[in-house]
Amino acid sequence: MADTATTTDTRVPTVIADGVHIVYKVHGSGARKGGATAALSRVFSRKEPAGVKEVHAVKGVTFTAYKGEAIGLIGSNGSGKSTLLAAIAGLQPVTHGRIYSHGQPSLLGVNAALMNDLTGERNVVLGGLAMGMSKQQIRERYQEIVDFSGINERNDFISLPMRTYSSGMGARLRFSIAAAKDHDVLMIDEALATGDAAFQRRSQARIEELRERAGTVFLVSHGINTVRETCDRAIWLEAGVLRMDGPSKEVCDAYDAFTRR
Ligand SMILES: Nc1ncnc2c1ncn2[C@@H]1O[C@H](COP(=O)(O)OP(=O)(O)OP(=O)(O)O)[C@@H](O)[C@H]1O
Repeated sequence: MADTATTTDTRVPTVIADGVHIVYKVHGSGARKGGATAALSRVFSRKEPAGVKEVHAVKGVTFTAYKGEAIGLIGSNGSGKSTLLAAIAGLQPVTHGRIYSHGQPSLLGVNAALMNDLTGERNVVLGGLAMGMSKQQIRERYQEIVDFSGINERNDFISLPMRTYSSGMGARLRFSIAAAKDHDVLMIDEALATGDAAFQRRSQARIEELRERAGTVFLVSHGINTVRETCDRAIWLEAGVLRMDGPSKEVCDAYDAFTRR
């Protein structure tokens, strides 16, 4: 077991992943012949359509996350980090195993699915409502969200449609909206990597507050330094398998050594 709990543990678990496997089925992956004759012969032979491939993205992952923890998820491209977060948020079915969670986990970037044709202003309201905030709460926090995002630092961008924003600006606004609410479990996928240095500092401070006030923060990042600075614990996935789970410094050092090989 990759669990850090001890028998005398008084910490409150927020997310438990128990032997989680996630398999994607990819249809039309191109392995079959596309001709009409081939299709007919498949009908007559009653064979399963060829070209359905399986991608085993997460392989038997087990861990317990506790209230007050900020956990960094690290690993090479395609190692299953985003898939695991989507499953914790309930957006991706688990093929085997189970995930238990306390409260409603929010996945930043999907839950705050904003509309490109609407202004930043309208999106702040939309995102707030989508997270369950009341209109009154949104009104109270509106200025704070806009200021935090820094969207209006150079121009009145908040009154322009989001499609006019750079990807970094969009990510900053999404983070700011999500961070305006206290979450039981907040999952952030790469949002910090896109902001500039000043925004990253503000985000780190905000994550710290969220962690103190609410439950657990998960952060997926390729920036090992972001994980070192923001998280106290790190989980390293490699090819879908949990390689290491522990204090972020130790796990990041091991991952660093692995990537330098
Ligand atoms: N919708 C999908 N359908 C099929 N396979 C998928 C799908 N999404 C992801 N995968 C596959 O699942 C595996 C894990 O992908 P995932 O995006 O979870 O990894 P990741 O660690 O978040 O990657 P990255 O660091 O590049 O963002 C990869 O092999 C990927 O190709």
